[in-house]
Amino acid sequence: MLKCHELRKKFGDLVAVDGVSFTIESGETYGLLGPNGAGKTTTISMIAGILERDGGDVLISGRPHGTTSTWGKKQIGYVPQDLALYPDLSARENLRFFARLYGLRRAEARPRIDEVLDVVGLTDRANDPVKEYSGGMKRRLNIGVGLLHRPPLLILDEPTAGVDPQSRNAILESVSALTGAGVAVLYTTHYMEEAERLCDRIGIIDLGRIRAEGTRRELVGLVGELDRISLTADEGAKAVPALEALPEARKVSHHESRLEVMVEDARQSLTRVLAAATDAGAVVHAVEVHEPNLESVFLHLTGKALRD
Ligand SMILES: Nc1ncnc2c1ncn2[C@@H]1O[C@H](COP(=O)(O)OP(=O)(O)OP(=O)(O)O)[C@@H](O)[C@H]1O
Repeated sequence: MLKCHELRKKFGDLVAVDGVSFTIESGETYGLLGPNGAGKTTTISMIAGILERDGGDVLISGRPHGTTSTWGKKQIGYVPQDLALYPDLSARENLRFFARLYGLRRAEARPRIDEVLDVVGLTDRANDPVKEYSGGMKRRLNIGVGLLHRPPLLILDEPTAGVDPQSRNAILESVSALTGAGVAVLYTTHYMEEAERLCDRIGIIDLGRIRAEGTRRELVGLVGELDRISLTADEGAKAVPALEALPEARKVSHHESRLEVMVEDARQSLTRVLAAATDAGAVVHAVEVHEPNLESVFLHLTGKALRD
């Protein structure tokens, strides 16, 4: 659906984007995860065709796209961090305005506006003036504007930065529903948990370059960290040999009532680990799974924390 290759952008002497390449398929959510100033907004502005690039290519469904490509812009719903909404108008009236701007016919716009309000969860408040909205609700309306023309590619620039938890959840759910319906989503964030929850693949970006890319599991695999299954159990010592015999167990430790098994994929191994422990005579009271997160990957790759 989207392919970008070796994107580059300089501002004066500052290299903001230094050869960024990735692809996104229909129905896939790709997350660009990186700290402030990493080059996320610059990258997506070039993809959206609102910023001239110094180098590289953007292909949408195989067709080249740039700042002058009107066809390409129709394929994209770009939701910047701030979009000018009319505070005295309601959500519905704002959407009507943008629908006209996008050239939607009145008969086409009316049902589409209802659909969009539903997707972003604002149907109940559709007729209230936007000045009475929370920051999160305004952000959801921004996303609604980006969806009006049914773009197959949606680009969201930190849509949850600074929004309340309820709106944040609503935004994440809308994105999941959209990808379920086949929309390709490019999502930038510096919230690691969000990238982990939402994105099929993640590109870790720092200083204008993608440092690593993959699924959460692939990224975590890069730094060689393992998942840990912790069992609280009586008679745990009895289970140690059985657990050590499991092919997936990389390391087993036992201390007082705590049994710990290091594995590559805790979700896959959990039932076998539990069965092996109980069959060997351990009485398990509690189970905890710890999966290493992207924060550790980021730290490993860049030597710094995602949020300073
Ligand atoms: N118009 C501009 N003129 C000069 N420098 C710019 C301009 N836009 C961005 N930059 C610089 O380019 C670098 C990348 O910025 P960019 O906004 O793409 O980062 P980001 O990852 O989106 O950060 P944030 O999370 O803060 O939005 C930063 O050093 C920024 O200061």
